[in-house]
Amino acid sequence: MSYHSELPAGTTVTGRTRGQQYVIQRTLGKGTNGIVYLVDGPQGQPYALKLATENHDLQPEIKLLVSLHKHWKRTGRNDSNRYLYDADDYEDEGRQIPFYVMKYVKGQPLSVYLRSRGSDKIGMAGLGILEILLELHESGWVFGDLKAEHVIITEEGEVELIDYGGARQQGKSIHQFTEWYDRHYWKAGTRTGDFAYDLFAFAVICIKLFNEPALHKMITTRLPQMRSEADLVVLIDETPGLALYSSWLKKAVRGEFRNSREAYNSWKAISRSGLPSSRSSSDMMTQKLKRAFIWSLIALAVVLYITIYIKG
Ligand SMILES: Nc1ncnc2c1ncn2[C@@H]1O[C@H](COP(=O)(O)OP(=O)(O)OP(=O)(O)O)[C@@H](O)[C@H]1O
Repeated sequence: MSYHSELPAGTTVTGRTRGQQYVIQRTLGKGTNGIVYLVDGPQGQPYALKLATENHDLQPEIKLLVSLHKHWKRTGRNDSNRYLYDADDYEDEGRQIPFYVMKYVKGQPLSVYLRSRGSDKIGMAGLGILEILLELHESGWVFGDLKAEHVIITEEGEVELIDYGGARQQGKSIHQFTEWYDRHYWKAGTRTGDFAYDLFAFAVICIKLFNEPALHKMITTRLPQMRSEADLVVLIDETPGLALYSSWLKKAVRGEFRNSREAYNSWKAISRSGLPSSRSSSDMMTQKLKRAFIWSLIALAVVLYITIYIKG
């Protein structure tokens, strides 16, 4: 087998050190450093297995997933296998090819889901994404390579992220990113991993889902040195489908949230009430002022009436 060619269905991948066996069902997709297969695990359960391709080192990704897995286990989570179930080498024609095995996420990419179920489902989907991010951030991690293609909606309607290979501990430099979603690319901040890095990428996901042509045009026509977060703010304002979340999205691209919990709660409030957070409070203020104005007019009318007709 050439390192580049896909393994055919039915191939058994046996781990050199641990001896676990996985039978390949089909290819799920190709990434920059490996091919991801749907496999049957030791007890016949489905898993996703990523096998390195030639000249690509999967070890840093595996190392990272091992530490994320350990961290998750220490915190007593029973779904720590979602990142990593096994990691080993596959021996083929005298070569040792690294692979790792993770939870198989079955479902639709977010873009397909919104097309079929309606764009207003972004409220629910966004909340699911922000909940996963909140959990990661509160345990000191950053997802890193957050993009639309990494968001899957399962058949049960749950949100899952795939490709934790870009995750970093907070404060470490992001090493795997996709330009459009990268804060530094937009000159909106550094590439140092913090919660705001992921929130920025989430905002770009929303813009891309609702106005990809305009985002694409902005990227291809703007000189790199002229690029800025203000461009994204313009796109948010120009996209009617994002009106409800516009104030939230602007805060995310400007890095104005104090933490992920604030961002999560704010998104939740908007999606549940159907009112933009800033507008709902300013609307309430306007209503109160209107009411106060009307009552003072009535009071004035009463005073004038008494003065002119009763006393006079
Ligand atoms: N756990 C999983 N469950 C189901 N499908 C998966 C899973 N992980 C990856 N895939 C599929 O395999 C494809 C390749 O995944 P991979 O993470 O290697 O690369 P990528 O994120 O698409 O690209 P890159 O590595 O360049 O960022 C994904 O686009 C997805 O379709």
